[in-house]
Amino acid sequence: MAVLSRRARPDDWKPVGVDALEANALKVVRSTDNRSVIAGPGAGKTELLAQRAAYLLQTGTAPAPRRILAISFKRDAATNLAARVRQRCHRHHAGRFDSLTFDAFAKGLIDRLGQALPDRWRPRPDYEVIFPNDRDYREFLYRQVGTPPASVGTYADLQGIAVKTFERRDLVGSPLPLDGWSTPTVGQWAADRFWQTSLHEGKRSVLSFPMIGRLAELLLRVNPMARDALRLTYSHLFMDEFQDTTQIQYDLLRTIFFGTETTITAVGDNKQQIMRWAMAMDDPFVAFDADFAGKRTPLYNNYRSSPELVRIQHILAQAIDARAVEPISKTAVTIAGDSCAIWDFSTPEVEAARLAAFVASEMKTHALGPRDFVMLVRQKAADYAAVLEPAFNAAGIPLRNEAGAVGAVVLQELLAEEVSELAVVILRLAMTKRAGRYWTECQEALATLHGITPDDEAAESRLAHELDAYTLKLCKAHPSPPKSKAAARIIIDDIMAFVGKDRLIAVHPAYGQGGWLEKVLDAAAVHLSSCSDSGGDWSMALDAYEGVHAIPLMTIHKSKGLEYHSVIFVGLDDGAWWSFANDQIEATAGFFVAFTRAKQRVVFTYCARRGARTKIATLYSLLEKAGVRTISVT
Ligand SMILES: Nc1ncnc2c1ncn2[C@@H]1O[C@H](COP(=O)(O)OP(=O)(O)OP(=O)(O)O)[C@@H](O)[C@H]1O
Repeated sequence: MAVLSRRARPDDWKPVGVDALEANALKVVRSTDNRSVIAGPGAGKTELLAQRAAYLLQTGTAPAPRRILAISFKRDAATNLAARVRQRCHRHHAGRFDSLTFDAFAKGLIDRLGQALPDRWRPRPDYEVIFPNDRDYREFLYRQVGTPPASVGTYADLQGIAVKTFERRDLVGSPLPLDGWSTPTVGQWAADRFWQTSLHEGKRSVLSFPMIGRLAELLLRVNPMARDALRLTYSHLFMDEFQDTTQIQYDLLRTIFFGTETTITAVGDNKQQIMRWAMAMDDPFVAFDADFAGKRTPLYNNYRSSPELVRIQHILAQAIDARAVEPISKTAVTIAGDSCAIWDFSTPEVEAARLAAFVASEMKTHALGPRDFVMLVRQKAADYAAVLEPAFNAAGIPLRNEAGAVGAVVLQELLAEEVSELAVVILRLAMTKRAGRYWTECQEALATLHGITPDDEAAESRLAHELDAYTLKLCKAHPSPPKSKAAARIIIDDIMAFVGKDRLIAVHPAYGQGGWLEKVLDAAAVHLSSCSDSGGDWSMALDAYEGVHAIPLMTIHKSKGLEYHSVIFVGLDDGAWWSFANDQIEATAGFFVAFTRAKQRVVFTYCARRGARTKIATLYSLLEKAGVRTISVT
């Protein structure tokens, strides 16, 4: 892909890496006002952000030294967007693009500036991140909190607080009052007890990400200098998957950017809103348009899926939003047979064997790799993996549960961690043949960590020498992959010593706090040693580490933003969708997300042994309405 290193004039600028953008997308790319882009799956919303970054950086519309801040919801989405910008822009330009998750952004603020919070809200610097659930809140409300003062309420009032809504309503429901609640309700009193216990009463402070978000908002509200520094730093803000924004995140953005010159582009799809359980706002686009005078700009194309899949998608889309407009598919169909079908299996074992044989034959017919497929499940991926894995292994295609835990980290997250990515790319350069392409990646990552600017040629060449010498030494010391976790840890630590932990922490503050770096390094060592088990060479071990030859198995939530040639959704039954009736819209949105990951084919599987299909009859009737056939496989 041609990368523009020089400045382009706005009129001469052309999209990079794609033939063309649809008219509205191009308008947003060049826009100078706040925009809200609501468009369906595969419309190129993330691509639009990457193109807009290229436009702003290459034309100088986002002038140096100001930067662009892009906020995504998932680690891999943030990494993916940054990679798209790096592919399209010279390092000189891409270096001014910060792509972060919301949690990382808020946590970075607290890690850097949290000690400027007033006493009552100030966490200790070594605070720990916690993930409390309903059980923890129940324990707190019913056992730990004590009795409220008479002026606040009675013990019975306290018992009236619903465990399920305590977090979203009371604990983090609204911006934190600087001096505490002056005349608290019983809910606010309990919330304050939770805050004060978490911040001040243990050996270390303990905070959840929603709490960190609220503290970050307070921090910037009471420190105008810190807030103004952010306003000055960022000339442009991008928000991906904006439909999933929580009130906490929205309030933080509003505190920083309301009424400022920073130009905001928010993209998303209301039909893919599947985070309401995690406190997503009902309609953040409406709030955004009102507060920031966002100009709605729809997109009409679908660049991902074949016309037949887009036709079926539209029937599902209308069930979520009757006003949905049918997109125009820009992708040709390349497969024979049904684009979508429901396969009805006699047993899960038959299902596993048939799916493995199907994938193996499809790989041959269409010259596809394992990562062109995804096995999606609604939940409990490990249970499905236990049955599917042996059958896929027998067919010679390893299956990998991306939601599985490696040490204290989820595999999919480990792979998106900077230290894990850096270790892999350095190992590839040092240990494998024809590794030239990894050299630039290593050099760029290290230059960023060393703070070397692209025009400092002397420093770049010094770094290049150091990198060459180090990779030679590493290769000599470890000619074959590690045989144990301890041996893997020695290698990982050696790489960390070369990279410099302090440098890493300076650039990625999350690693300096709460033992996170140690957890990631430990997980990397566990994973590297298990990937070296087969006794193969370094190339095989690193391929296994990255899952290059394995079919990913994941939940719908983890598949957001991703795309595959074929999607196999295992278990379209009441068992998997047991809570369907509780929030039919969100469950249908989940179904929609799963369906829309596919470029060419979607297969749903059903097996009576796992459950009936009465509770989710609406999903089946939508598929029936779209003409999707059910095929019995015994
Ligand atoms: N203008 C374009 N021309 C060709 N291909 C494009 C264009 N825009 C996007 N694509 C491709 O279409 C696919 C979908 O794009 P993208 O992931 O940006 O969509 P999205 O709207 O963010 O989707 P979703 O909401 O489903 O995650 C990607 O493979 C992308 O590279």
